[in-house]
Amino acid sequence: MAQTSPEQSVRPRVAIVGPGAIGTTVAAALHAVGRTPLLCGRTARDGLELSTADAVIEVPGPVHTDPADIGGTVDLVFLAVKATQVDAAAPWLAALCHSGTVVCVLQNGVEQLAAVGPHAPAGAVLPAVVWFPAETQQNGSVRLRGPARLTLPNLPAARIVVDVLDGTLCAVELAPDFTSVAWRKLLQNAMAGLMALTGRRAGMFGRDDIAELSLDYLRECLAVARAEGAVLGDEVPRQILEAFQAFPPDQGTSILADREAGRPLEWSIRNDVVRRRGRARGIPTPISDIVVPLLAAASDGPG
Ligand SMILES: NC(=O)C1=CN([C@@H]2O[C@H](COP(=O)(O)OP(=O)(O)OC[C@H]3O[C@@H](n4cnc5c(N)ncnc54)[C@H](OP(=O)(O)O)[C@@H]3O)[C@@H](O)[C@H]2O)C=CC1
Ligand SMILES: CC(C)(CO)C(=O)C(=O)O
Repeated sequence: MAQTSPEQSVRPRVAIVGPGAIGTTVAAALHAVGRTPLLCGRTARDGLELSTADAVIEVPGPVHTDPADIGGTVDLVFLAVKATQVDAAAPWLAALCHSGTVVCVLQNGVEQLAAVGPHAPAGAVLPAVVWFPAETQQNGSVRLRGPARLTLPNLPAARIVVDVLDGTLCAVELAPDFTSVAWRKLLQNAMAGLMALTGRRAGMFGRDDIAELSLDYLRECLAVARAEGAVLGDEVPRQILEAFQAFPPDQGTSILADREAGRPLEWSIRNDVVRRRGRARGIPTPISDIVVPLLAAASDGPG
């Protein structure tokens, strides 16, 4: 009879739901150390491919497309569909979760608990801040354009994520003040929305007029973030702008990739959230009041 090592017998079962740019990165990180996850997607594929600066990692499939086919629950789900795709992906969570499953949400925004919570076991949803840029290429391969890194709230549910990603190319940090970290990342994403409006990559932040607009927009977002409890200094807007100015000029952002592909945009969770929360707190958001309808119309039409 085959012997099972102690590590194998306790190894958590892991699934990736949404094997796109971010899902492929995490799947490849796991596969590279022998922890190949179950792949659950919308488009059937034989496998996934990630290119890093040092290596090409091929993750064997299949990418399952029917929740009825997976034959059992898992202990950890990485949910990496777009925020606009959560409801459509809910049948995966119903099929994959047992009462103790942790659902780690690899999405931008600050509203993951409200969006995913209704589809997951009570207390299971763990938001993550995803710091790395990953871009899907024409041939379906994903290009990782920076060090893979996640920040999670310092909660007991985060332990399984830390353990599963330990020793992989994807670093995990735990934040005692996750609210501040999540809002800081949201400020980046709000500003990156300007790229979807212009159809330009990071090089556009080298223009003086765009830099000035970006700083004004970031300061508006910062006021709302602080009202929501984020502890962020006055230096943050300039730091974010300078980080984008230091990116390779051809570096994109996931909302620009969606715009270029004619897909719905995550305008609600990345930009409108500032306007909504600002209104609720009586904070003026004049730049959001212009940016948001433009993004919404670019995303959803009509016309
Ligand atoms: N890309 C990046 O650099 C970064 C992205 N993020 C955030 O991460 C999240 C994921 O983004 P990203 O990886 O870029 O998105 P992608 O569009 O690349 O990936 C989404 C994946 O989900 C799949 N999918 C869609 N609907 C379903 C469904 N019903 N069931 C299962 N799978 C489904 C898509 O399939 P199909 O192939 O059929 O479209 C695709 O494989 C977003 O919130 C984004 O804002 C955060 C930081 C950086
Ligand atoms: C990579 C980064 C930080 C750029 O805004 C991002 O979050 C995204 O592309 O969605």
